[in-house]
Amino acid sequence: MSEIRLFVSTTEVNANRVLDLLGFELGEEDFAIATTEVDEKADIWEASIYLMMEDEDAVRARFETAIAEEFAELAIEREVIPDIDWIAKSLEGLTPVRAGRFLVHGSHDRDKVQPHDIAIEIDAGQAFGTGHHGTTAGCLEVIETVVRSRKVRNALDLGTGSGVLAIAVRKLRPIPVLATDIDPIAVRVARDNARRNQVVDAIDFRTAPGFHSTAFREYGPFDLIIANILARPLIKMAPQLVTHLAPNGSVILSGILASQRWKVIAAYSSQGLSHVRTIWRNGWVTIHFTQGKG
Ligand SMILES: C[S@@+](CC[C@H](N)C(=O)[O-])C[C@H]1O[C@@H](n2cnc3c(N)ncnc32)[C@H](O)[C@@H]1O
Repeated sequence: MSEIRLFVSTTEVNANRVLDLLGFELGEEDFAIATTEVDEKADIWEASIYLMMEDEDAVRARFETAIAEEFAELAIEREVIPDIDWIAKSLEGLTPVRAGRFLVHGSHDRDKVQPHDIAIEIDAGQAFGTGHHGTTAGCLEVIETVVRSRKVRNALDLGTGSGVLAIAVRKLRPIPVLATDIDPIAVRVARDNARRNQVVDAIDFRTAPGFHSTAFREYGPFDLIIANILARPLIKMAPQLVTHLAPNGSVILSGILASQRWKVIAAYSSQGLSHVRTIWRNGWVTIHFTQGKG
């Protein structure tokens, strides 16, 4: 079975934006995603995703969905490529990411950790969340502020992916954390990552779609709820999410494109939450709300 590349040709700025959109849509599943300069003077770049030919129809459809809103005019092209281990290649390129005092790094970069860093070791794999995406980095930044400045006695990480955010909370404070994901593979990966970061005993990882599990009642209500999913499901789950929030609790939401932020703010404001802060990273926003007065 041959490997192929699906790509769009555009400017450098747009290629980076497409990369972000692809990163979000396809997460860190088994696909390498990259931008490449084709012609520096003419500002021609390509944003590509590498996949096996058998996955082409499904991936092409998700590629189209990812860019439909902002780049409907870009045609998705295709190239059959020679045998190269693109996953290994994409791992080689992963550099450590800083967000506040957190340093999220792969096992190959342990020597980059400085004494004042709060290090989180995550290798790119089958679950989203190496810290490279603007939404993960945004959440890490806000988590640090919230956990340091407010009374946080327990936390929920909904849509945990690699477990990076749950691990971050635990590294800041020794409190119980519930981490859930709709995807059982992500839950397994997240548990492995927590073990590697020596916080596995303190985090309960569960497979659950949305709030469909008894675990939420078991552990809740929560002083902190973090959900990096997507704007649409976040808007839909607003009433339910708020019922699991403790008085004066905080909510950190991400996976929201800048253009979608007002709808999310409206949905949560109508549930009685106050908007505290919105931070931007690569076109994505992370929003902090509190119950009661910010
Ligand atoms: C963008 S990733 C975020 C991963 C990680 N929390 C981070 O910030 O990097 C979203 C994760 O949410 C999960 N997810 C999507 N919809 C969900 C739902 N309705 N309930 C639970 N998890 C969900 C996905 O499987 C995925 O692992």
